[in-house]
Amino acid sequence: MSVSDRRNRSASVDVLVIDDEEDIRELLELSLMRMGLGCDAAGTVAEARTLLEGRRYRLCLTDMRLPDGDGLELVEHIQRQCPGLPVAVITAFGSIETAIRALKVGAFDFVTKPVELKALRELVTHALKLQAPSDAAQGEGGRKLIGTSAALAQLRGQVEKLARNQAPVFIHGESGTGKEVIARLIHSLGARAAAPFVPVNCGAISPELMESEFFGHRKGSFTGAATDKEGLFQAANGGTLFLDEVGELPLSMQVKLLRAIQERAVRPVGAHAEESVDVRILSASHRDLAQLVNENRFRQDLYFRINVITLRVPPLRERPEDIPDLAAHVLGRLAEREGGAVRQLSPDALAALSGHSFPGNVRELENLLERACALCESDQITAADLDLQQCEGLTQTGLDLDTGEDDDVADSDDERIKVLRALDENRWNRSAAARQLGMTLRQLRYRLQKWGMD
Ligand SMILES: Nc1ncnc2c1ncn2[C@@H]1O[C@H](COP(=O)(O)OP(=O)(O)OP(=O)(O)O)[C@@H](O)[C@H]1O
Repeated sequence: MSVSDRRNRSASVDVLVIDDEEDIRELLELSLMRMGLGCDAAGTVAEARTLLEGRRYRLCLTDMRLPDGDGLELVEHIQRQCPGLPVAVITAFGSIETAIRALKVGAFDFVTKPVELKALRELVTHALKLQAPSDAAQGEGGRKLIGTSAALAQLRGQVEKLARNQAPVFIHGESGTGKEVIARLIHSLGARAAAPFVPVNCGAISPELMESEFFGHRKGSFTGAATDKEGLFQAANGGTLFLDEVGELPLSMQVKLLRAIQERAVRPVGAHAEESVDVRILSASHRDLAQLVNENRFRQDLYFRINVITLRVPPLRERPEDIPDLAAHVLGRLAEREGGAVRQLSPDALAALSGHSFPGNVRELENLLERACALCESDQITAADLDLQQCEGLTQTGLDLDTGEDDDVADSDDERIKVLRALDENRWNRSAAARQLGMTLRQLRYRLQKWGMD
């Protein structure tokens, strides 16, 4: 039976395939039909445009080099004319720069030639799971990223767009600004929503265990490896791996990570063979990765690979108009957790919050409100209950929140008090305390060791 006969028998036409080589076109069509999908095919940009006018597809798969234009042009055309239609590009083997350019202009994903059936299947499966943009807009993207500032509105739009493709995204912002919230949203609004979102704090894993944590290990591969264990990549298979504080990765691990991302495969410690993994990589840091690259502390090749798209999350002090909504959201959540009425902020409390610099950003706002709720006996929180002067004092005399472990940090009592207070407030959960202090777990551990408290 010819391809066109099979095509005519398909109940619906889901995919538009564009390639000027007839053999490749037919191969792709056959592979897609075996997945139960109907296809249209075009050999040029002009033919593709005509077909796109006449029908609504669920996925478009285009070669990069076409006789009358290129795949990038089609990606841009589709963004404008058929928003919501995922378009994936087929790139020549080894031309990763082209694939990255396509992702930057809005391609959903890419596959390399010769197209492997497995990679094609994964791509198609993810693409067909995407919601229509209007559904997505009313979903979590609209609900969970609280704030009415122009900056947040722009971020929300970017998140919704990025949820619809597979590009690696680097989220840059100070500690507590909501980088993980954003990563979770990109995942939960996208095609991988039903699969796991696996967050990992790269600064919190000890360097000796890193390879096993990321890639898993086989029983007996090292002392303490009592059973086979899957790694974070395998746990995130089909979903998203969120590399938080990615700037903390040691250089030796950066090489291995780059290889895993490039090959889409990992080799557990002690195993002979690689296992293929299908994972979207999102990453975040409060550090300037480009500067780390300049200082030879971060590999440039990994930087380009994970930083296809950068999202900047502004600190809360740059968007004080978000404070009332965020505060109301936090107070609502606290009331739900503790029971009782939702507490309100008095006008003087709101004014005090709007004038506060929030070095710990939204996390600091949450902690402030939680403390105020615990201390305040009425339904209204006043400026006095917030006790912001004390907080300002602490941040002025406290740590340089951005210091590395090698920095010459004043070993002052103030610093120790601040760390102890954070540990106490977080029930000695060191990760949570480190987050509150705006430092990495490694930096916190370093200080505790220095003070003989680890
Ligand atoms: N726009 C927002 N809407 C709702 N909650 C937010 C928002 N931004 C931050 N938060 C809340 O603030 C807290 C800190 O957010 P999150 O953990 O995402 O920050 P982060 O930038 O990843 O911090 P870190 O760099 O320390 O890991 C979380 O409890 C989160 O729910």
